[in-house]
This record gives sequence, C-alpha cells and structure tokens, in this order.
Amino acid sequence: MVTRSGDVMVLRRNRLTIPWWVSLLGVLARWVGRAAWWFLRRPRTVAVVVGAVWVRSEFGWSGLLTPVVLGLAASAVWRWRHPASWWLWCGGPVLGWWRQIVVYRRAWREAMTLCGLAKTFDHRPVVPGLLSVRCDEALDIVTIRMLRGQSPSEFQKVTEKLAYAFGRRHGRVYAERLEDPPNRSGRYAWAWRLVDRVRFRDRPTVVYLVLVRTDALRSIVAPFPAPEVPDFTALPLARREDLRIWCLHLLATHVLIGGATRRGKGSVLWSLVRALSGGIASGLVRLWVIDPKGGMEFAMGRPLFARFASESFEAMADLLDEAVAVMRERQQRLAGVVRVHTPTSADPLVVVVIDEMAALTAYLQDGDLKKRIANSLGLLLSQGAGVGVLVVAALQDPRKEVLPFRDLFPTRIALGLTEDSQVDMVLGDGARARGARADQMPRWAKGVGYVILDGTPDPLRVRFSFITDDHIREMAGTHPAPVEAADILAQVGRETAPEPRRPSPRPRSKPLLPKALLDALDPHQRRDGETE
Ligand SMILES: Nc1ncnc2c1ncn2[C@@H]1O[C@H](COP(=O)(O)OP(=O)(O)OP(=O)(O)O)[C@@H](O)[C@H]1O
Repeated sequence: MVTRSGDVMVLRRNRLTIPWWVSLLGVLARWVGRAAWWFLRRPRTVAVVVGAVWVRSEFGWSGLLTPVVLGLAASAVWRWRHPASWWLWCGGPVLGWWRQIVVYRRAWREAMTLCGLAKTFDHRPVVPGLLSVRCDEALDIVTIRMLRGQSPSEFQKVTEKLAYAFGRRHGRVYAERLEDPPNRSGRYAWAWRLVDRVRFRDRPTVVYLVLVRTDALRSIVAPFPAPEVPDFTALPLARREDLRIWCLHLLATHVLIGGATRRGKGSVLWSLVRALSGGIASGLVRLWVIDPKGGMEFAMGRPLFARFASESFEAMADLLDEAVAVMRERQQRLAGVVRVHTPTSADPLVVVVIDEMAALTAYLQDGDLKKRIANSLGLLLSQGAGVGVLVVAALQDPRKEVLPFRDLFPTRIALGLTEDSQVDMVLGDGARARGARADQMPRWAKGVGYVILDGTPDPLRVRFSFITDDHIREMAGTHPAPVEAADILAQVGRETAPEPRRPSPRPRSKPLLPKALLDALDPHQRRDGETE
C-alpha cells in the first residue's frame, strides 16, 4: 500500500503459529506417505524382499538358498533349450526390472532435464514418466509416459541425446508398439485374444524408446538359407538390431538402394538374388540384370540371370524396352482379370536389377539413348509393379538431378551415405530425424543400412548378409536359370535383340602380353556369354 506521502507501507497478516508437535506429525505423515507410495509403485521388488525375509526367518539360510540355486539351474537349462521363450518370459522381464532400477531410474530426472524433455508447470518441474523397461537379447525397450502437451516427435528429435544419456550409441523412438498382436489359435485362444486386446491397445499417451544394448550388427551376417520356393512377401535379406531377420516384401513394389561407394550395395543385391535363387531355378522368377560397371559386380553369377547387359548401353536400353513390352502384354492380358499379378512359372516375376543406376540416368553421354532409357524406366516404375515387372536399383547419389524417378520407388534402403540431406532423399522426409543416421555410419559398418518397416514410418537398422564370391559360384552352379528363361519375349512376339558388336580394339604392332594371356582376355570370347 502507498501512503499519502508516497511511502510504501507493507501490510502483513498476523502469522499463524503452529505448535512444534503438529509440525513434527506433518513431517512424519509426509515421509510415511512417500514410503507407502514407493512401495505401491514397486510391488514386485517389495514382494521379493518380503518373501525372502519370511523364508529366511522360517527356514534359515539353507531354506533361502536352495530354491534360488534350483531356480538358477532350471533357468540355465531353459535358456539352453529354448532361448526365445526364456528371453520372453524369464530373462527379458528380470533384466528389464534390474536395468530399470540400476540404470534408468537413477539417471531418469537428470537425463530428461538435460535432453530438454522436462517442463515447468505451476512453478514445479515435471518430467515424463518412466513406466517400464523390457529387455530382449539385444535391446532395452523403455515405455515413457509423455507429459501433457508433448508429442512423440519431441522425443524423436532428441533420440540421439537420449541414447547417449543412457550410455548407448543407437536408439530410436517409436510412437506405437513395435510388435503386432500374435495370431492366437487353440482352445484358449479367445482368452488370449482378450489379454492381447488390453496389452496391444492403442496408447497415445506413451512413447517407446528403444536402445541398442548389445550391437548385434557388429559381426558379419552369414547368408540365410534360401528356400526352394521363395515367399515373395518375406524374402530374408538382413539381420535386425533385435536379432530377428528382416524380410523384404517384394511383391508389387520397386526397390531403391542408396549408398556411398564401398558401403555394401552389392551385398544387398546379392542377398536378394540368393533369397530368390530357388525361384530362379524353378522358373518362378527371372532376373534381368544391368551392370553398367562392365560386369564387375554381376558377371560371376551370369548363369542365374535370364538376361544380362553389361557392356553396351544400347543393349541396356533394349533390355529396358523389352521389359516394357512384357509389361504392356501383361497389362492387356490381365486387365479386368486381376489387379495384382501372381507369379507362376508360366508367367514369372520379372525383376530388373540395375547396379549403379546413375550410369543410365545421369552420366550417359548419348542424349537420345538417355531419353530412351528414361522413358522405359519411367513406364516400368509407374506401371510395372502391379503386373510383376519390378525394378531393383542401386545408386550412390540420390539427388533428383541424378535420379529423377526417385519418388516412384515405394521401398527404399539407405546404406552409409556421405551427407545428412541424402538420408531423407533416400528414405523419405523426416527419416533422419526419426533416427536413420545413415550419414554417421562407422567405417566397419559395411552392409549396414536403414530400412522402413512396413506400415510404420519408423526406420530400422539392419545388416545385410555377406555373400562371398564362393557363395555366388555355388548359387550359379546349383540354381541356374532354365534354358528357356531368356525366351519370355516370345510370349509377346518379339525376339531378343542381339547386342550390337563394339569395334574391336586396334591390333597392336607388337603384343605386350603373352598370347595365351591375350586369348584369355579377348573381349569377344567374354561377350559370347552375354545374352543381349
Ligand atoms: N554385408 C556385408 N558384411 C560385411 N562386409 C561387407 C558387406 N557388404 C560389403 N562388405 C564389404 O565391403 C566392401 C564393399 O562392398 P561392395 O562392393 O558390395 O560395396 P558397393 O557399395 O557395391 O561398392 P561400389 O560402390 O564400388 O559398387 C566389400 O569388399 C566387402 O568386403
């Protein structure tokens, strides 16, 4: 209050004096309340401690230790015989409970505050809630309750900081549960379905922070067994961070693989060829391969391919034109009959595999040829998927100037890239922000890349199987394409165009190499193996 003379006069009410014993009672009640809340929030810990104390008092130390030792032995046998169920029902929950207490709860408030996820409300700091931690063999899955006013994208923006805050290198934030509800069958399926309905309910108030505890992708991935009849909706190509197998859904899609040089694009393409090899031999799949690097990548597997072009760009353009012809013929035949083509040996899946696509779309000098190739590629990419004429292409530089049809590839894979902007170019807008750090791959990470899981926008880190030259030779020997595989064009009344012969090199006046070696290197002999 201001007096007439302008002085400020502060008026205070009489202070209420509380007796000391009331204050003491208040403090005690507060501590008891806090302790009760602590116990209520940790029912399992409390149950274990109370149970252990009771057993010890009733039966002594031997009474306590015997069941512990027996339990450990049973658990070891369980893990040895059936690791998957052991991790699901025993190891995962116990380790999750332990890590929740000793790793996450201890650092939670500090980590949330320093990562910028804590807020102030009503003059009090509030932090997102740590609900639970579940572990599997390789990952920690932390369920977090968001504060009101927060959205999953706020957590996704600081994913990297969160991972490092808890001492891990890799992490990702998912807005929804990673797994789908299992398919239940049997007598009590109805009861399980009821449980699943609760467990897998939509929870828009929580986010899932997945941290890689043991990086399973550090070791090289051995090739997966190739089924004799490939399932085109689930071709096993790579190992996931959670040690499961990542399978490519190849039906009715085109696949783009972006990766800087020497990052393992070859291993993605060869893993795909291996997964398809059963179908190649039975005639269910025909691989038409374009290798603009003169056959350096694919020539070794030549018997696997129905068609192969590696030396002349005219032949590559012809191959693409002929793929368009197959597509057109199928469109006419299948229009009004089916909407998506189903591969059969009479009407196989045609997969056009292109290594280093930029050689066809950007670096080619011949303008007319470039235009022809661009037309065929545009047609195949926009109309071929539904009729079973697919394109799988690899390239180093994903810029629009290099690959104008980038957006026509529904399935994308990003291996190590050189610039952060390239990650979104390959995987789609926002992929890097959601955790696809393909530009930060360490040098050892050959064949490691990010893929987008079906049905979710979230990226997943995987390592493709490493197919050695010996594997390729073995595949070529055991699963060659049938002899008639190259004649698919006979169905559309066209002949396979022969590759135009390139002029022979000028004869040297004096050979620099021994004749036997020159004969072995003679390009005509090598070209005989090509079907152009
Ligand atoms: N999945 C993998 N696991 C382990 N090592 C791999 C894997 N893939 C590739 N490598 C290693 O990385 C090297 C480069 O692989 P690759 O030739 O497939 O890369 P690329 O991206 O196709 O290269 P380029 O751009 O030259 O075609 C290979 O020599 C191989 O040793």
